[in-house]
Amino acid sequence: MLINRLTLHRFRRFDTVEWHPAPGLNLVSGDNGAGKTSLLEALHLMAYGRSFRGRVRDGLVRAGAEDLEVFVEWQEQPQPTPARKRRAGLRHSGQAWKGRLDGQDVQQLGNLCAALAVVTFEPGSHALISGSGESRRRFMDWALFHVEPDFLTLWRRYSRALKQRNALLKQGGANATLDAWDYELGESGELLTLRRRSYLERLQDKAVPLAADIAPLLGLQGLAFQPGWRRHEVSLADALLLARERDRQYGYTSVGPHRADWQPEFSDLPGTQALSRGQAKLTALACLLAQAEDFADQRGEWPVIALDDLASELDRHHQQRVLARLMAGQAQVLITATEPPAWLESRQPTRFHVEHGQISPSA
Ligand SMILES: Nc1ncnc2c1ncn2[C@@H]1O[C@H](COP(=O)(O)OP(=O)(O)OP(=O)(O)O)[C@@H](O)[C@H]1O
Repeated sequence: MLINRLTLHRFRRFDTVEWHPAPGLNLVSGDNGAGKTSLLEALHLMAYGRSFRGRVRDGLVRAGAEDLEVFVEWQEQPQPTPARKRRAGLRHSGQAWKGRLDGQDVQQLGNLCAALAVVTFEPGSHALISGSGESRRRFMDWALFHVEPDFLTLWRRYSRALKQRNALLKQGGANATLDAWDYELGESGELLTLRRRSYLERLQDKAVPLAADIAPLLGLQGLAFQPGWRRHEVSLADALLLARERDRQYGYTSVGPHRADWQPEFSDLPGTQALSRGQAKLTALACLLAQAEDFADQRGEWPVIALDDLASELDRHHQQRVLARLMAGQAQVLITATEPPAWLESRQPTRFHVEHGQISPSA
């Protein structure tokens, strides 16, 4: 995917700003607080329906303004089919999000997010490894939403059944009614789990050599999938039945794919709790880049790769290895930096500078 235009209105410090990134490597420089991260944040918002820096009420809308708008135009280039132009718009006016895709209103923001694929690495990305399981589940599901067209339907089926079962547990519903939802949860949950497991196996085959390339001393050995119940012992339907009385007491479903997780494994470390912050970041980056490479294999085109403040996140050696890896692919890469490192010049990036609420090409 190739972003041709990003326009923001009343987003963070920007009143109106328009950016036309180039294919290949783009480098955005500017002083602290100039708005570099905000550009990547807006793109991430369009691609994920959420910011990586909090909610709307945390200041996405420009101070004094009523709403914000983000527009993106990009080109899909799936090989071997011809390229296709796409455009999306997102507006938040106080209460709710409104989205448009290719000139039509979208009913669910999920449809917008499924159209534009961006892989973002930013200062909070270590949470993928050291944070809660929710971000790791989202990570798996992001890939499946994008590469398997029927995954969204399956995911919605499971979520709906889970909601119904939780409501029944809270209301003290009859066993016969719970049986029906357990059946639905069991069936959709097993299917969901098969997809996640095979995705993680595929990802592991990419992430392990990729980590050895960009961070040889990390010793990443594998990605271990945890399905959310003792799958090697019982089916999901049986696990739900076994947990039913306890679930009634707590008022929620304690087993199933909504509790799934995965963990990276290392040759010389007992687990993720032993990782330094820098190592957690490198592991997250290896997983994210492996995800981008898998997307490229499956879809025949690369997602956009956005790296916020890479220079302050990684030491020079790791930055250089990451860049070498990225340049070997075909992705459009967007990097921000306060002081672009001198060695980056050899990669001949297209340069932009952010200042006074505007972005302009720079020499
Ligand atoms: N709701 C808002 N209204 C007005 N200005 C805002 C709002 N939210 C954030 N800002 C300002 O917008 C800018 C956002 O900066 P951003 O984090 O994108 O900058 P940056 O160039 O990445 O900075 P750094 O190099 O320090 O990370 C800051 O100057 C901040 O004070």
